[in-house]
Amino acid sequence: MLHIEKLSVAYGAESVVKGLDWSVGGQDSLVTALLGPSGCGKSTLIRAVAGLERPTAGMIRFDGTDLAEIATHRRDFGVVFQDGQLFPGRTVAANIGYGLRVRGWSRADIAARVVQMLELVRLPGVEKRRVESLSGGQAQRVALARALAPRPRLLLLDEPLAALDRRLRDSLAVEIAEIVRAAGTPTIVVTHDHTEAALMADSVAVMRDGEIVQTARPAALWSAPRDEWTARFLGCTTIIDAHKEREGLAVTVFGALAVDVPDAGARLGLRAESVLAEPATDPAMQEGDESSGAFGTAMVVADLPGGPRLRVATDHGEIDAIGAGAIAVGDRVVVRLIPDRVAVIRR
Ligand SMILES: Nc1ncnc2c1ncn2[C@@H]1O[C@H](COP(=O)(O)OP(=O)(O)OP(=O)(O)O)[C@@H](O)[C@H]1O
Repeated sequence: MLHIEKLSVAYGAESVVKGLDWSVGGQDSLVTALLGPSGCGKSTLIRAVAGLERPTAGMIRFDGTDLAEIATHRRDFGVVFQDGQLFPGRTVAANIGYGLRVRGWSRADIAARVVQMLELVRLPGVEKRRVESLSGGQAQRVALARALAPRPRLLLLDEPLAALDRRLRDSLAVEIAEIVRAAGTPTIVVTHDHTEAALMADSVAVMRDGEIVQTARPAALWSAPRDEWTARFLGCTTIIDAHKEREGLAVTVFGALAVDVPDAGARLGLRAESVLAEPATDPAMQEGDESSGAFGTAMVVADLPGGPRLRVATDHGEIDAIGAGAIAVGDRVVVRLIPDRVAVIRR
């Protein structure tokens, strides 16, 4: 278990990590994603955990031991950076075996471990390849094998997929999560990509401006972000008020919906996926009766692979929605909120 208390890290006079508290690696959470916008201090935090940056204040403990005086290589943490940082001019086997040689493993044990690691990362048989001849995805798997070979107590992955193209990223994200689960190694993966976080992690920590603002399982995070900033960072483009009508029913300017909000009400964060727009031909809903939705006009219709995506102008502002049925720009539509896809921000 990694426990961080009141941690600050500065470059010169400027603190980048600012009195941060964080606990990682409970029983039911092997992979934790560290998610935050560019420049919020994710890499700096990871580097401090790895021992590559010296904190200006606070404490980092692992399994109860204060790491302050423990040098990087004695922490037994594996680290993989964005570009893998394999040793050039050497073979795959030499790269994976490096950490084992410095730990004094025998040649035979190293060779066996290299074979085992290449099987784990699904690249069997490439021991003798020069690392320059590997594709980007293969190189990142070798970097992962190298980090896992000495059986680290904690694996730190800093944007390991950022240099790869989108299609490879999603498949490798799932694979890396499977690999570290198979190895049983507690892992922190830094990303600024929500999909990657959801594909890989059991829990997600959101970082903002040098602090952790919320840690939760992905589904809980999307459905109950802590505040408006977090909701917007997680993709909500519209935030509206919701009043409690009764237990399990809330009322908004876009109609009533089956969502539980506190007596004092809540704010709802809406993504396009939270709102359904249909042609305004529904006989059950007349203009003026807006209890179950709101009328609007389609301003933008984009045919995405997963279906139409709309921007709709309503009396309550513009709102993003997914479209059902044939809708063209200028058409009158009814928008309705999808209860299990809205984010509830408690006050
Ligand atoms: N070695 C350094 N010296 C001075 N400033 C630095 C150094 N490394 C990072 N910074 C600054 O610290 C801030 C946080 O950087 P950091 O790389 O930790 O953020 P990040 O959240 O990982 O960003 P990204 O997602 O863009 O990689 C940035 O403003 C950055 O410019």
